[in-house]
Amino acid sequence: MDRDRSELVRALDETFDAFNRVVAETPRDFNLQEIGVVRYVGQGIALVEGLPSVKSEELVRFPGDILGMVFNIDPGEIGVILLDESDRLKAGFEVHRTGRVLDVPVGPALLGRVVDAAGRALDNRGTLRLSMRRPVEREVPAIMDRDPVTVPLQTGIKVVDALIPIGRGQRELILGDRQTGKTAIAVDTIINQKESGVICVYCAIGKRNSAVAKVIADLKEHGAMEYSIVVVATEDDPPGLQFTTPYAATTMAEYFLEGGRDVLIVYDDLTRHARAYRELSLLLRRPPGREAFPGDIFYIHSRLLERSTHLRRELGGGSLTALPIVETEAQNISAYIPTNIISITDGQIYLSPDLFQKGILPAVDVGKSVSRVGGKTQLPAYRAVAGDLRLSYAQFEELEAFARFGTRLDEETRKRIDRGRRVREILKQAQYDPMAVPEQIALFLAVNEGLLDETALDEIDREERKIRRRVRDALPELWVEILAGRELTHGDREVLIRAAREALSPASEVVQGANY
Ligand SMILES: Nc1ncnc2c1ncn2[C@@H]1O[C@H](COP(=O)(O)OP(=O)(O)OP(=O)(O)O)[C@@H](O)[C@H]1O
Repeated sequence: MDRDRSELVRALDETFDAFNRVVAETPRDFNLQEIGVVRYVGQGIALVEGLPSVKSEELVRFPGDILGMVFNIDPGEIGVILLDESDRLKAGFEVHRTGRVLDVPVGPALLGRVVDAAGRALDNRGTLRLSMRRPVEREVPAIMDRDPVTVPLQTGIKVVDALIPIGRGQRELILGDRQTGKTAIAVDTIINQKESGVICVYCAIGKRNSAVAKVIADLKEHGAMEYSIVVVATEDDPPGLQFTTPYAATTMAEYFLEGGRDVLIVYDDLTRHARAYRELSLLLRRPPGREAFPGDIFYIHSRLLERSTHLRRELGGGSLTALPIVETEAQNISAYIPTNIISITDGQIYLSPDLFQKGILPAVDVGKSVSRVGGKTQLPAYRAVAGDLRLSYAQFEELEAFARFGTRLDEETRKRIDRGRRVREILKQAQYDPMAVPEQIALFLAVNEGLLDETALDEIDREERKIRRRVRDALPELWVEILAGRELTHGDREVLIRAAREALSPASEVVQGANY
């Protein structure tokens, strides 16, 4: 009896050992060998059956190396968004799990390159050889890891730097109707970073091929490509790729942020991003909400923009500044997507089609634009000059509107309107002509001192160039000190005003004419 029992125990032990051996030798991710079947293929999506252990946001592979990302997990059916063209995909095809989430290559080799959301080169300069990969969706830095925004990000655009200043680590929305100069503001800001050491990422989402090609050509022409990465999903790309592109671009930017660098990222534009997400959600039958957008549309943008920050010094002190772009329809800034993004960002630059038509370029509507954190970051010398410009400019706009009714104006009011018109003229700026801070300071000082009061409005541009040239050539030391953040002394102001006055005097024209 005892013998029978011990044999039974030994047999059981052996069976148990054998079982353990099988478990130990089986690959851990044996579930990855699950094979699913495509049931339906739609515009940019596929419905799949038979991957019981698949996880949300996991990458799945279809025949022909087509990749998809798991989006919906319903009992008996999985909704997948496709990251490649779906023409070759048919119902009945097999689907395999990959066990990983979407990731992108990161590293300095991306600088100067044009890539897509999967890190594939689009610029005929050969494949990218990057060994490091990071997931596209990442957690945002914790509150305790962030420092206040203290350093300015100079755009080189007078109206922005003076009235709506942006700080490094801030999120400033650029919004306006179509063709109002939104991309131009972003591209000029990138061009202005040539000497600032800020790395730039331009992320095109759902734009026309020709528009993206123009941005790339502009960046190349102005020597900005060397410190920039262009990440592209055009309107011809599947909506899944358009949706993932801004997250991928942010991951590429974060590599430099974590290395302690200052980075600028432009999302051009988030309206098209929202539309791509709506398309995917409707196709996958997620319940539609306001304007047919799914309920989590706010979350997809907030989790993107929350990744912009100024990291605390112990973490390298880098910063990621975001300039998301949003297109409005018929100047309606209270539509669903614009209001959502306005509430996530730290301010907005609103571009008005009316100003654009009047030729006031950049067409920034100062009254509807705001920067909630950038004001504190302005360089001291700049703040001393541009400090009350915003208020006086707003007062001028009101007075001017009032004067249009043919009201008789007293001398004081007439002067203020005349001065305001000159300030507006000074704030106009051509594209691709970013201006250094000392030049901007000298111009604002000149107009505040009334040096341009006698100049006809259509000659201000010419006079402005003279002042800029003078400051650049004659005051190299003060130039460097202003950029280093020194406050303007009374003496410095006098020096700048004298330089402007000399530049404008007829005598200087003869000298300058001889020199240039
Ligand atoms: N400061 C400027 N001076 C002169 N022209 C400008 C200026 N800013 C923009 N433009 C011109 O205005 C046009 C529209 O500019 P841009 O493409 O930047 O607008 P957008 O709002 O981004 O357009 P879209 O709606 O197509 O995205 C372009 O032809 C551009 O060259």
